[in-house]
Amino acid sequence: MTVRIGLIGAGGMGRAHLARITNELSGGKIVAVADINHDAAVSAAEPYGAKAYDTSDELVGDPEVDAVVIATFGKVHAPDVIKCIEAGKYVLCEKPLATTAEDCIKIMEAEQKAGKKLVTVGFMRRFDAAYNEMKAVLEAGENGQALLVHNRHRNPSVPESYTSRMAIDDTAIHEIDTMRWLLGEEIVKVRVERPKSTTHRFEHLIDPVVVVMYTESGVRIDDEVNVNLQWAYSIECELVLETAAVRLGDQEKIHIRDAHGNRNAMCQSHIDRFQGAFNREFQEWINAVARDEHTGSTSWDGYAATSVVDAAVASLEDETSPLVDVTLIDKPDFYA
Ligand SMILES: NC(=O)C1=CN([C@@H]2O[C@H](COP(=O)(O)OP(=O)(O)OC[C@H]3O[C@@H](n4cnc5c(N)ncnc54)[C@H](O)[C@@H]3O)[C@@H](O)[C@H]2O)C=CC1
Ligand SMILES: O=C1[C@@H](O)[C@H](O)[C@@H](O)[C@H](O)[C@H]1O
Repeated sequence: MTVRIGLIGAGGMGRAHLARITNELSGGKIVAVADINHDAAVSAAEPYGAKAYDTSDELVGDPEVDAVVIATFGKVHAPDVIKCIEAGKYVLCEKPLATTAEDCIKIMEAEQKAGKKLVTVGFMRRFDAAYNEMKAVLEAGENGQALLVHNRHRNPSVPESYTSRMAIDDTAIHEIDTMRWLLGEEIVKVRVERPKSTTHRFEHLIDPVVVVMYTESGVRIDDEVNVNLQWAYSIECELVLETAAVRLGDQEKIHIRDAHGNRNAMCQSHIDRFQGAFNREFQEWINAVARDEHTGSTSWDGYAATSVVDAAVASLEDETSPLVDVTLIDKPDFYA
């Protein structure tokens, strides 16, 4: 079966997903694109011979759309995710699932009412080869328990529209989800520290920040979010076990040794660094939809991550950087 896919949100990420589904993956076909910007919908749809819509209502209601990808701004995800659930269509929603815990709860309620898991959140690092190897070392248990995790999430630059809150809900949310997935437990406390700021930021921005988190069992996680680095898109992670330290390999790039040194090229964007992970994420999703099955992260994962974001933002907004408790509702059996 070919899965007929509709995309809502034809910006940078949405267009990258259209290209991967058409050129790199199998089993999916782009049949419709919707964007509030009419020209964006038309120009994105045209190369694929897909229909262009001005509204998500038209796209979700189209009987020729089997499943939906949402790549609009985070704060408008929730109503469209709920529309897809009510139409009984699988939906892969880019991170964050929603920008408030309340909206995530509404999504979980709609999904439980539908009686079927239909929502996958675009936490693509769960499909990154190196993170999976790291998780396998932890789960093999030969080096004892996890004690600490050190993360660095560095971007070359961000636009003026990027706010200090986005350092948490747009950027650190990747580590928040990846750490929950890697360690298999919830994050219960979080603090955001503000070191000296870089001169390369826009004046309104707090950058870098360091997010410090603790899990239920007491693993301490730190995450340097540093988004005006100038020189690379660089993701680092070191998992400290009792008798080993496991690090992600550097950048998935070749290594060159010559008169200038011993080095590898640096990635410049999320698409560059995580191309393999995005492809695996989307291929698994298309395959699962064809079998009428859910795959990947759930609405609960989206909710839990957004709840950590809420606590982190409360800490960020208080100059004393307090350690804030993460408040979660009881996990519904539906997501067990
Ligand atoms: N997984 C990852 O590493 C990344 C994920 N993202 C996520 O992808 C999503 C999109 O980000 P970008 O493509 O960078 O944004 P963008 O600004 O390039 O594109 C967003 C598009 O959505 C459209 N749009 C906004 N509201 C809409 C609505 N209600 N209905 C229909 N269209 C609407 C806009 O007109 C625009 O064309 C965000 O959730 C972002 O967090 C973005 C970059 C990397
Ligand atoms: O998701 C992403 C962006 O939205 C975000 O703005 C960047 O900071 C992240 O590195 C990227 O992976």
